[in-house]
Amino acid sequence: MSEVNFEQIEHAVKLILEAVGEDPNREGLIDTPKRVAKMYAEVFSGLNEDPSEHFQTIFGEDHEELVLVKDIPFYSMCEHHLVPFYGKAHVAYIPKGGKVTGLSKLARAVEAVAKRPQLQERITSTIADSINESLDPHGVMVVVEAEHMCMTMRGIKKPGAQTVTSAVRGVFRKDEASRAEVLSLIKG
Ligand SMILES: Nc1nc2c(ncn2[C@@H]2O[C@H](COP(=O)(O)OP(=O)(O)OP(=O)(O)O)[C@@H](O)[C@H]2O)c(=O)[nH]1
Ligand SMILES: [Zn+2]
Repeated sequence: MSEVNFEQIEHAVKLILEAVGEDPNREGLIDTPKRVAKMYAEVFSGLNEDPSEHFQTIFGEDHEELVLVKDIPFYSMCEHHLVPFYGKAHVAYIPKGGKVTGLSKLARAVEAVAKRPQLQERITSTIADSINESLDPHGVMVVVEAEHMCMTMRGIKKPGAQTVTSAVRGVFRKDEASRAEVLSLIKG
């Protein structure tokens, strides 16, 4: 299960509260370090998870056409500021040799990769590589759209700005029509 050091987080949160001029012993804050430790254990639980473990579920289905699970919501934490970024992941692949996985497993892999200190680009490519290595498909295409709180509540302050990243493997690299098909299905 969790390999998070709760005590260490609690201590650190107390220090941060003191450092910003708060009294960590006042009533409203007394349990905050504990709550934050519990929250970090949850939002970083993907650190103990290999996304590929979800692709052990394989059906020997003879379908060598596109499979797309779109609009998978995710929440992650930007590794630069430790504030959330969140949005939707769209995961497409073309199975080969009967290696068709469970649809929920694609969303489970997104969760495993998102629940870590992250970069949007790394979420995108890690999901694509994990599917590519586990299922050896004809191709994989992953598109991620997200809003970064570090660009909205602080810094440049541009709420609504969306970052879109994609990672393509296999046939999608060469075949523009296949990429266009996925993009039009995502939009539709
Ligand atoms: N490429 C990439 N950059 C990200 C991601 N999340 C946050 N960033 C950026 O990381 C950069 C960190 O820049 P720094 O100059 O080191 O930090 P900063 O002074 O807080 O930067 P500002 O946000 O511009 O105020 C910022 O430009 C963020 O927008 C991400 O998922 N991918
Ligand atoms: Zn950031």
